[in-house]
Amino acid sequence: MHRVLKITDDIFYAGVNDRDTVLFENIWPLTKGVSYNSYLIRDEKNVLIDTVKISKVEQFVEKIREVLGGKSLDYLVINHMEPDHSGSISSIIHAFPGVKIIGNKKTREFLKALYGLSDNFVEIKDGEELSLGKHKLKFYITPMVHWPETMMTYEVTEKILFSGDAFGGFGSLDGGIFDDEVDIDYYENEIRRYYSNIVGKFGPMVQKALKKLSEVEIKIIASTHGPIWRSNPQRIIESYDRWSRYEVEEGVVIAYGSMYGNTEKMADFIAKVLAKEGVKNIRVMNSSQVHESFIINEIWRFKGVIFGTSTYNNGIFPPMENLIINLAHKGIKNRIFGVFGTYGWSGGGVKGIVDYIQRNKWELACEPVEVQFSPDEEDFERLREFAKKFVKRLRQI
Ligand SMILES: Cc1cc2nc3c(=O)[nH]c(=O)nc-3n(C[C@H](O)[C@H](O)[C@H](O)COP(=O)(O)O)c2cc1C
Repeated sequence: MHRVLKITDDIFYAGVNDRDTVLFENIWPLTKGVSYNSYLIRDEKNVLIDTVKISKVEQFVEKIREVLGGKSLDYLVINHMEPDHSGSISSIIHAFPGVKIIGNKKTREFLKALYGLSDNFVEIKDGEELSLGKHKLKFYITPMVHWPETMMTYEVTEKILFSGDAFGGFGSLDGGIFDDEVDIDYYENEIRRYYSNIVGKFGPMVQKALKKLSEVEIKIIASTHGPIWRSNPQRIIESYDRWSRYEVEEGVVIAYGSMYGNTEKMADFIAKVLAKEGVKNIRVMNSSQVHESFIINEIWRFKGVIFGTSTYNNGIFPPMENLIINLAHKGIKNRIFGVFGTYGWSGGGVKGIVDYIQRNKWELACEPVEVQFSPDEEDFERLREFAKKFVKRLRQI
């Protein structure tokens, strides 16, 4: 076999890389591609777990044929119906006629509504098992991680968890597919970007799923995106646990929007004072340049969030407003917030952000600082006090 990698003796990686798509879900920038992972178990009954985005179906089917070597495909397990994993189901049915489709009640509904497919469907219940010969699968239904039909499939004999999108992230797999073969810090950062932007809203449901899985011994985690965790699966389970409990580290994200640099000056000054006060992790991020998903990723990590905006048409500078709206959608908790900004005549930018903070019941750590057009010496002194008060509160909680 030239193109297919083994996970264990009878379990194969049949996934593909996508380095063509610019925006995942047409929103999230893919700076280094993404992988759509699929797995094949060869036994008395051959099983495929999840498929790939339709644009990569040709090489996907070639890989499956290579592993099966003319044998039949008996089952296709669908852990998640999002089209980057379900898009090739029709092609698989066409290539391997008679294949039985395994999913839960919701999967059945979605399969019919998305693709008009209903034949050969086997509906499983939570905790149900399926023997393949040497291997045995057990299904865990994990709703809203991050769609209603999401489930995970546990291979009992070799203790492998096929986790769907959970524990997955951006980044193509360039050669190595295992956590011990790749730059895992890079991937973990991209897994947090994926988590915070796509799954993060469903923290309580992730906690439920983790509780359900705590009874299971997991040797390998095989997600639908990113590296396979075989040397240290506990690392990503612990990260998921922390992220879904909205746990934070000391650090401050200063996200700002500035047309002509005045608000930016204020952001840089605040950062300087924070550093003087001993804050090590400071991220100053320009909301016009940096996609919100990268800013939200950093906010997911750190305790302090400071928003800066110029006033634009009586309100918040639009890229900043977009960031704040999206952050609010994620149900972020356990942070403290600060606000600063500029205006020319009647203002509205700073007030607009304060309104969002109040509406979301986020904690405002100190009084906002607002400046007409450009900060002068007195304004910088106000900003110094602002930053010091912010750090004081940061260290209290
Ligand atoms: C296109 C545009 C629209 C603006 N709209 C308002 C406004 O509605 N109300 C206001 O008080 N100031 C308004 N201003 C003034 C800016 O808020 C002010 O110039 C500020 O210093 C800009 O900060 P910056 O250099 O960080 O972009 C506007 C400025 C521009 C360029």
